[in-house]
Amino acid sequence: MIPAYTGAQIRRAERPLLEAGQGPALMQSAAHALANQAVLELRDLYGRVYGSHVLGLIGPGNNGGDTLYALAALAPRGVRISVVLTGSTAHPEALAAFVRAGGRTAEASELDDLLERVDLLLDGVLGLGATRPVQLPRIPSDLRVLACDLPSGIDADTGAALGAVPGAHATVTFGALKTGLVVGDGHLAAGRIRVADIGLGRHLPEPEAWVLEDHDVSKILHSSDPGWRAGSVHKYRRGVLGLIAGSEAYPGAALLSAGAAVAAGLGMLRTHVPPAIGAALLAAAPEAVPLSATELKQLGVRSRRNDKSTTGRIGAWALGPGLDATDGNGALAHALASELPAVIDAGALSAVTPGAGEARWILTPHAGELSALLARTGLHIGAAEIAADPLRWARWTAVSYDAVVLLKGPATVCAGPDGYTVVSRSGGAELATAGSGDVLTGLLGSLLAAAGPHPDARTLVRLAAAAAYIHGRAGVLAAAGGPFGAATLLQTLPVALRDLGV
Ligand SMILES: NC(=O)C1=CN([C@@H]2O[C@H](COP(=O)(O)OP(=O)(O)OC[C@H]3O[C@@H](n4cnc5c(N)ncnc54)[C@H](O)[C@@H]3O)[C@@H](O)[C@H]2O)[C@@H](O)CC1
Repeated sequence: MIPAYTGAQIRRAERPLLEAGQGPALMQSAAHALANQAVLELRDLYGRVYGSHVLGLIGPGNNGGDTLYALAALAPRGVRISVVLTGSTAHPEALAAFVRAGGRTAEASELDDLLERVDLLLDGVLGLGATRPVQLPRIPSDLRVLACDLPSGIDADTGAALGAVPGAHATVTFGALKTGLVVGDGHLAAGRIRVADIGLGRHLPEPEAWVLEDHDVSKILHSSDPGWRAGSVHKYRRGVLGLIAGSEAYPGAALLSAGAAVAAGLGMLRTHVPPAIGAALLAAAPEAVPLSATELKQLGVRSRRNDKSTTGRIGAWALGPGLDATDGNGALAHALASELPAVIDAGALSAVTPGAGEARWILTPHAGELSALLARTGLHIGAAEIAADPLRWARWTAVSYDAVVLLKGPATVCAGPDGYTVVSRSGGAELATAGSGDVLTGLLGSLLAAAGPHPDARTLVRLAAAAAYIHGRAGVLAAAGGPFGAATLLQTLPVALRDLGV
C-alpha cells in the first residue's frame, strides 16, 4: 500500500528543509522531475522530443516557478518553449531562467491559438496553494496535459475541485502522494500519477491514508484468511455467507449479490429472500441454500441468549441489496443482533443505529446514503459536500456508528472507527451502473465470510478496500467489451481475482 499525505502534512515536512535553505534545491528537483516526465510524454506521443513545442500555463506562485524551470530544462533538448502567464506576476527567478533559455512569453490573447498548435501543455497554474475557485481556459480535449504537482484547482487535502478543473493525462507530484490526488475529483483529474522524491522522506509524519496497489489484494486476502490458500479448500473454511436481500420491487439485486458471492469462490451461500423471488434466485445461483423459517427463528433465540454458535454455520452476513426496509419477518433484526461481521448495504442501512456497530459491521453507502446515515446522528451534510471531502465524512460516520465505512464514489474510501483509511482507485466511471453495488456487496460478503471468526476493524477496512479493488478491476475488464450491465461483472469477477493473484 502506498502512503498518502495531506497538503498540510507535506508543507510541514518541507519546513525543515526550507529553513535549512533548501528551497531552491527542492524546486530544482521538482522541475527536473517534471521535465523528465514531459520528455516521456513527448516520446510516447511522437517518438521524439527534438522539434516539439511545449506550452506552460503559469500561475503566480511556486507551482508556476517549478513549471518555468522545467520548461527551461527542456530547451537544450531542442524543444520550443512558450508560456502564458495567468496572473500579473510569476516567480521572478524562474521566469528569468525561462527567458535565458530562449522561452517566449505569449499574450493571453494568443492562448487559444497556441492551445491548438502545441504538442504538450504543462499545467503550472496552481498546486498546493489552491485555496479558492479558479478560472482556467478551456483546454482542447485532444491536447496532452501534464500537471505540475496537482491539476490546478484541486484541493490537495480533500480532492475537491475548486472550479472547472481541466483533467490531466499525467501528474508529477512532489515529495509524497497527496490525498487530494487519490479521492474525489482529484482522482478523476490527475491521470497517471508519478511521485517524485524530492527528499521529504524522513520529515513526513504518519500518513493520512493508504492507497491499494495490485499486489496488495492477494496479500490482504491471504493474511486475513487461511481459507483462501489453495491447500485448505473446504467449503466451511472458504466461508459461509448469509444473504438477506431482494424484494418484489428489486428482485435483481438479490440475484446479483448471490451471483457475486458465488463467483468470488464462497464456500456456501445461505439465503433469505422474499418467496416471490426464491425460484429466480436458485436459478441464478443454484449453489444457494435457503435459510428456513426455523433456522431464522433459532437465530433470533440464540442472539437473545447471547449464544455465539451461529445458525447454519454462517460466518458473516451480507444484508440489504434490494431489501424492503420494512423487514416484515424480522430477519434483518435477527441478523444484526447475531454478533457476526456483516456487510450492510442499501435497504439495510436504514436499520442500523449510531454507535451500534461494535466494529464488526461494514457499511457500504454512496454519498446520498451516507448523508442519510449522518442525518441520523443529527448532522445534516448533503451528498455534494460529502463528495467534496469523502475521507472526512467516511471517518466521521465510522466513528459515529462504531463501524467500518466503505464510501462509494469516484475512488472508494474505506475508513475504520480509529481513523485507519484505505483508498481503492482501481475502477472508473464504468461502475456507475445499476446493480454494480449489489455485486460489490456479494463479493465483500464472500471475503468477509472467509475471514475467520473475529476480524478486527483494521482487517475489515483492508477487506473492504480489497473488495472495492477487485470490483473496480472487474469493471475495467467488463468495459473492455463495450457498454455493459452489472450482470457482466459476474463473469469478469473471477478473471479479476485471477489477474490479481488471488
Ligand atoms: N515549498 C517548496 O519549497 C516547494 C514547493 N513546490 C511547489 O510549490 C507549490 C506551492 O507553491 P505556492 O505555495 O506558491 O502555491 P501555488 O503556486 O499553488 O499558488 C500560488 C498562489 O496562488 C494564489 N491563489 C490561490 N488560489 C487562486 C486562484 N483560484 N486564482 C488565482 N490565484 C490563486 C495563492 O495566493 C497562492 O499563494 C507546490 O504545489 C509545488 O509545485 C515544489 O517546488 C517543491 C518545493
